[in-house]
Amino acid sequence: MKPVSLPELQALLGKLRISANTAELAQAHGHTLKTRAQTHPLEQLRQLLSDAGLKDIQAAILPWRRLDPRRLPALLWLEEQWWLAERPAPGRITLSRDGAAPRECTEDALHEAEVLWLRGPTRHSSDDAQEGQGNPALRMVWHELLRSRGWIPRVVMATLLVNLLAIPTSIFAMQVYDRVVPTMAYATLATLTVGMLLMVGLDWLLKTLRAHILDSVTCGMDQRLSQRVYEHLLRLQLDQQPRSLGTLAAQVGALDSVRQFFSSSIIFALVDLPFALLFIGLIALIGGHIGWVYAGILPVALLIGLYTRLRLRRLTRQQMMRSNERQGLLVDSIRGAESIRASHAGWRFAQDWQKLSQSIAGYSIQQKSLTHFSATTTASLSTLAYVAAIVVGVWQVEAGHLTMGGMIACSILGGRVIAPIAQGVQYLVQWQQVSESLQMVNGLLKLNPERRPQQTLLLPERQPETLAVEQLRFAFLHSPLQLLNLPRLEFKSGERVLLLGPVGGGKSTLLKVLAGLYRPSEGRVRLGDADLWEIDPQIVSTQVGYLPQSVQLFKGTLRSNLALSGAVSDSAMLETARALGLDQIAAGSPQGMDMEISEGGEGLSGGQRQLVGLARVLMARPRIWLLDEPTASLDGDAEARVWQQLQQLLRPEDILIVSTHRPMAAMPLATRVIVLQQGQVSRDGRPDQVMPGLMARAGGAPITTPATPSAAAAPQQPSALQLRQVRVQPQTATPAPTTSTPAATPDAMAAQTQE
Ligand SMILES: Nc1ncnc2c1ncn2[C@@H]1O[C@H](COP(=O)(O)OP(=O)(O)OP(=O)(O)O)[C@@H](O)[C@H]1O
Repeated sequence: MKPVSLPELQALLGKLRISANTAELAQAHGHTLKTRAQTHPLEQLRQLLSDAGLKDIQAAILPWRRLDPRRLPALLWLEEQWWLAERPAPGRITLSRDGAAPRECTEDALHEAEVLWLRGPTRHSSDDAQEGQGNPALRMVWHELLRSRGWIPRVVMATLLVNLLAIPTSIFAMQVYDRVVPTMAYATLATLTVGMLLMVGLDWLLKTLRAHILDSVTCGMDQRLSQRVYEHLLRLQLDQQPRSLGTLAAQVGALDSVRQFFSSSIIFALVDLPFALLFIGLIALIGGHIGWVYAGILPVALLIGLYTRLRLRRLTRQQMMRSNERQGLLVDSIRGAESIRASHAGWRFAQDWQKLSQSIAGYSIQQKSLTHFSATTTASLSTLAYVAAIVVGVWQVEAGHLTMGGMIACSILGGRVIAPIAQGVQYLVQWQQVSESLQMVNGLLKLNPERRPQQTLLLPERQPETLAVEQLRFAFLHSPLQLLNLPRLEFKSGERVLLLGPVGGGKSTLLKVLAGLYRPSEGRVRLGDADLWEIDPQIVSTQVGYLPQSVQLFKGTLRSNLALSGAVSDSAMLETARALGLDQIAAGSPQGMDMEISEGGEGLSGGQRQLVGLARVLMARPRIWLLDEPTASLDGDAEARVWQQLQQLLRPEDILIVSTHRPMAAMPLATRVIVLQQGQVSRDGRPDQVMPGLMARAGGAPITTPATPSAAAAPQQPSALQLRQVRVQPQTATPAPTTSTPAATPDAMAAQTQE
C-alpha cells in the first residue's frame, strides 16, 4: 500500500469539514514521505496530520467488509491507488480521484479494498447539542416550571409586597429626619414606629411564605424532572448509551443546577428586576439627579457580568469534561478494585487521578478568581454608587431640591436597587455554568429512545414461529467498524442453535440485536411476521428471553434479584432455584431467599451470579431463548444441571440460540451450528456437518454429533482437547448417556474458524 496521496487526503479533509492549511499539509506530506518512507501508511498519515497541526484526528485502516458504509466518506485503496469514496445513497458508492473521472460502483465490488477512515476532533457534547434540534432540556425545565402555574402569582405577589414594603421604610426615615427630629414630635415617632413594626412583621411573614411556596414547588419539580431523565435513561437505545459512566452520571445530575437556576431566576426576572427599575424611578422622583447615579451603574454591572461570562466559557467546559473523566475513573477504580490491586496498577490510577485533579484545580482557580472578580467589582461599584449618591444628594440639598430625610430615603431605596443588580450579575455568571449543564442534559435527552415517541406499536397475539434478520448491518454510533453483516439468517420454530466463533467474532452483538437491545444500523430483525422494532417492547420481552454474558445483580435480596420484574410466583421461583442449585445458597443464609445482595451482586460467586441470571430466563419461559455463554462460569455438575433444565423446559416449538465457547456440552441439544467470524456467517449447518470439520481443524478427533434431536443420544468421542465431564439428558426420551465431551477452548475455536 502506497502512502496516502495528497489531493485525495485534502479532498477527504474538506468533506469531513476539517480545516487544514493547504501549504502546511503539502509541506508535512513531503516531509513525511522523505523521513518515514519505510513506515506503514497509517503511521505516516498520523505523523503527517500531527506535523500539519491537525491534532485529535482519529485514523484507522480496515478492510472494506469491516467498514460501516454509513461512516463514509473515507479513502479507499483499490487497484493500487487511493480513491475518495462517498455514499450518496444507501447501496451506492462513488469513487473519485485527482485526474480521473468519478465512477459509481456497488458495495460488493469493493470487497478487496482497504479503507482509510478519518474522524475529526471529538466534539464536546454541547457542540452536538447546539445543532438544530432545539433545546429539549430547557423545554423540559420550562414545561415543568410552568406546569402548575398557580405558584407564580402567589410568589410574585409576595415578592411584590416585600419590595413595596421598602417604600414605607424609606418614607419612615424621611419623616423622622424631616418632621420628628426638628420638632421632637414623640407621638408621631411612636405612631411611625408602630407602623414600621407592623411592616417588619408583614415582611417576615411574606418572606417565609414565599420561601415555603418556592421550596414545595421546586421539590415537586425536582422529583418530576429527575424521574423523566431517569426514565429516558432506562428507555435509551442501548447501543447509543455513552460509554463513559462519568459523563452519563454527570448528565443525569446536571439537571439539578439547571432547575435551581431557573426557579430562582424566574422570580428575579418577574419581580426583582422590574422593581429595581421602579426604585430608580422613585429615587429620581425624590432625589432628582441621584436617580442618574443608579441608572448609570446598571449598564456597567451588565458589562461586568457579560465579560465574566465570556471568560468563563472555555474554563467551565474544560472543568466539566475533566470532572466527568474523574468521576468515570472513580467508578472504574471502585468496580475494578480487585484487578487494580492484583496487577499492582494502583500507582497508575493514582497518577491519572492526580493529573485530572490538578487540571480541575487549575480550571477551578481560574474560574473562582473570575467569579470573585465579578462579585468584588460589583460590590465596589455598589459602594461607589452609594458614595456618589450621597455626594450628588449633598449638592441637591444645597440647591434646595432635596431635604435631609429625602437623601436618607434615597440611600435606603438605593440599597434596593443595588441588591438586584448584584444578583443579576451573579445570574449572568452562573448562566455560563447552567448552559453547560443544560447542554449535558441535552446530550442525554437527544439520544434516541428504544421506540419513537408516539410510535404506534404492534401487539401480535400469535406466538412467533421464526426469528430472522434481513440485510442486517450493525455498527456502534461513531465507530467505523461494522460488527455484523448478515444478508439473511433465519431461526425457525424448534431449532436449537449453537453460535460459535472466535473471541470478538460478534456472537454477543448478534444476540443483543436479536433480543432487541441493539438496533440494527441497517436491515431488519423480524420476529414472526413483524419487524421487532415495531412491536411493543413488553411483548418482545415476554416472547424473547435473553441471558447476557455477564449477569448483573442489583442491591436487594436474592428473591428480588431472581424476580427482577416482580412477576413470578413464589412456587415457580423456588422450583427453578431448586433445579439450578440456587436453593443451596439460600439454605446457607439465615435469611433464606431474603438474603441480602449488595450493589453489583457482591456476596455471590461468579457462577452463582450466572445461575441467578439463568433462573431469570428460565422462570420467564420465553418462546425464543437467547443465551450468551450461559455456563461459562459453571463447574461440570452445574453445567450439566443447566442443560438438563433447559431440555426439560424447552417446548418443541421454542427457539434456542446459545453462544458458547464450550460447544460439546451443549451438543446433545443442538440441531444447528452457526460459526460467526468478523460479524459474518462462515459456516451454518447441522452439527454433524459443521462440527467434524471444526474439531479436525482444532486438533481434536472428529466427533459424531446428532443431526436431529432424536440422534442426540449418540455417544461422542473424546478429543485431544480438554475433557469435560457432563451428564446431559438427550432431547429424546431415550435414557441419558453419560458422555465425556471435549470442550473446545476459545483459542481453538478461533483457530478453527480461520478460513
Ligand atoms: N460497546 C461497544 N462499543 C464498541 N465496540 C464494541 C462494544 N462491545 C463490543 N464491541 C466490539 O464488537 C466486537 C464483537 O464483540 P462481541 O462481544 O459481539 O464478540 P463475541 O463474539 O461475543 O466475543 P466473545 O466470544 O469474546 O464473547 C468486538 O470486536 C468488540 O471490540
